[in-house]
Amino acid sequence: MSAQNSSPSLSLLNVTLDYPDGEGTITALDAVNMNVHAGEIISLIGPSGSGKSSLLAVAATLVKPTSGLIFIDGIDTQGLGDKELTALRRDKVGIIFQQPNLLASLTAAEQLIISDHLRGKSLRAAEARAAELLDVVGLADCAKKRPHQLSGGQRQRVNIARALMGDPKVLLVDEPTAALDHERSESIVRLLRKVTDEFSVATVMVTHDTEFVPLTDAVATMRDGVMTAAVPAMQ
Ligand SMILES: Nc1ncnc2c1ncn2[C@@H]1O[C@H](COP(=O)(O)OP(=O)(O)OP(=O)(O)O)[C@@H](O)[C@H]1O
Repeated sequence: MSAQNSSPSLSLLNVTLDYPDGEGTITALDAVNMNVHAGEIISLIGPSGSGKSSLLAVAATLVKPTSGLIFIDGIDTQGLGDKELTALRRDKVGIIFQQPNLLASLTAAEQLIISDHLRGKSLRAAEARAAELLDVVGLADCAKKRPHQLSGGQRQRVNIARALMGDPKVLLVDEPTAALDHERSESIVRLLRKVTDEFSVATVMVTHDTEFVPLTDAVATMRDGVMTAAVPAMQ
């Protein structure tokens, strides 16, 4: 089944986000519409201050939009309270920031296991899932290494594996290659492509590396809070 035949895993309908700014407001998102389907990865580009991070924040339900609707896996998030939103994020959304933010004292496997354990899964199930995901991201040999024993690219791979632990429907990725050299950047975007396909997740990746856009399905551009429709990336 092609991704577009299913209903979107992430949907933003007419989403506007205003921030207070002195006497007035700044419109960080201006009537943004976006649909991302399972197995689809969309690049989000645009100049600094154009609203990319704001879009990820509202899509992650970390920031409430001023108006408009956000659906995650078909669930209308508008009427949900804080507790329900926390549960929705935990169960449906994976977030990957530029900096991996790994815990210095934990091994790669433990970084993953602790996140699943916090979800109430059994230790044994968490260990099995962690081993599976470390293998998927090419780090089966590094399960016992701590962050300082890993390269920047390897740390970002742990970060990606950790975001997948809860089997999310939506993956929101903010500048995953900002701290990496060219070769490692490309391998990280290829990995995001792979896990998007393999786990049927709907992925939005903010990036300044337009070079890697062809590895994704479509590219949307932000400018002054306005999004151009996502157009297919050149293959
Ligand atoms: N918490 C906030 N309070 C007030 N204004 C904000 C806040 N966060 C963002 N803005 C403003 O909203 C607009 C969009 O910012 P945003 O960070 O979403 O852009 P961006 O495209 O992610 O930029 P960058 O590439 O530099 O991260 C900017 O004008 C910014 O100054």
